[in-house]
Amino acid sequence: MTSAIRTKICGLTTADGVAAAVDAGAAYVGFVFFAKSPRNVDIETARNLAADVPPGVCKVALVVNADDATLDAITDRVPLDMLQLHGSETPERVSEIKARYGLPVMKAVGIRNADDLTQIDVYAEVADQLLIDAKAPKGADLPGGNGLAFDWSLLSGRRWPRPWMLAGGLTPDNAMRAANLTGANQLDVSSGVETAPGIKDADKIAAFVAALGPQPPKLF
Ligand SMILES: O=C(O)c1ccccc1N[C@@H]1O[C@H](COP(=O)(O)O)[C@@H](O)[C@H]1O
Repeated sequence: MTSAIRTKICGLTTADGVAAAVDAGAAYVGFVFFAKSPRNVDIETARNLAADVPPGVCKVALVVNADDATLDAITDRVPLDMLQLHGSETPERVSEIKARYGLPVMKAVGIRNADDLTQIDVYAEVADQLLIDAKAPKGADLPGGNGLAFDWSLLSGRRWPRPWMLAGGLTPDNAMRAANLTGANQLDVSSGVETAPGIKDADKIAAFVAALGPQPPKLF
């Protein structure tokens, strides 16, 4: 039985959403900087939201194939604890971003079938943390945040030399089963705690975190 599972509530866009995540006991809060996303926030909004996050909760900026100018603008204005790279960033680009910004980097790896698992090993060489998510359907607008799960049994019994988080289609109802099946001790959720794309629900956030038991101390 998995216990002591950290949660990340991603795609927060309002002060109420941030408060709900913090009050529930989330270990991470995520802000999405991706124009096509219904959860996209501009830099000033993210700066204000981040200011409300107490110490001890990790503030994550999610970006998709962002260039240096974009990352410079975000990191200059928003107080952050981690960068989440959710595009097709190469291992070299991950290393470059780590060196340039001095922040821990979490790289998302999309999984559809067993062949995709090799990418986890590749990125474990360079990223501080991994986010193992469902691979988006071909032609999807968003590379994540689609509410889709993958076959969790693919991860069963696997271990990697880096901390990692499970994501993709998680909800208050399936979170504990997903953790038990995969061995994940960190879970990331976005659409599973919403009433509509981009609209977070405080009760669903509380239910998601509560489903996993007390939150352990933060890692980053
Ligand atoms: O949430 C988004 O809009 C998003 C946009 C672009 C890349 C990633 C995005 N979200 C991430 O995807 C995972 C899974 O989302 P879901 O729970 O299945 O909706 C989420 O945890 C975010 O980190």
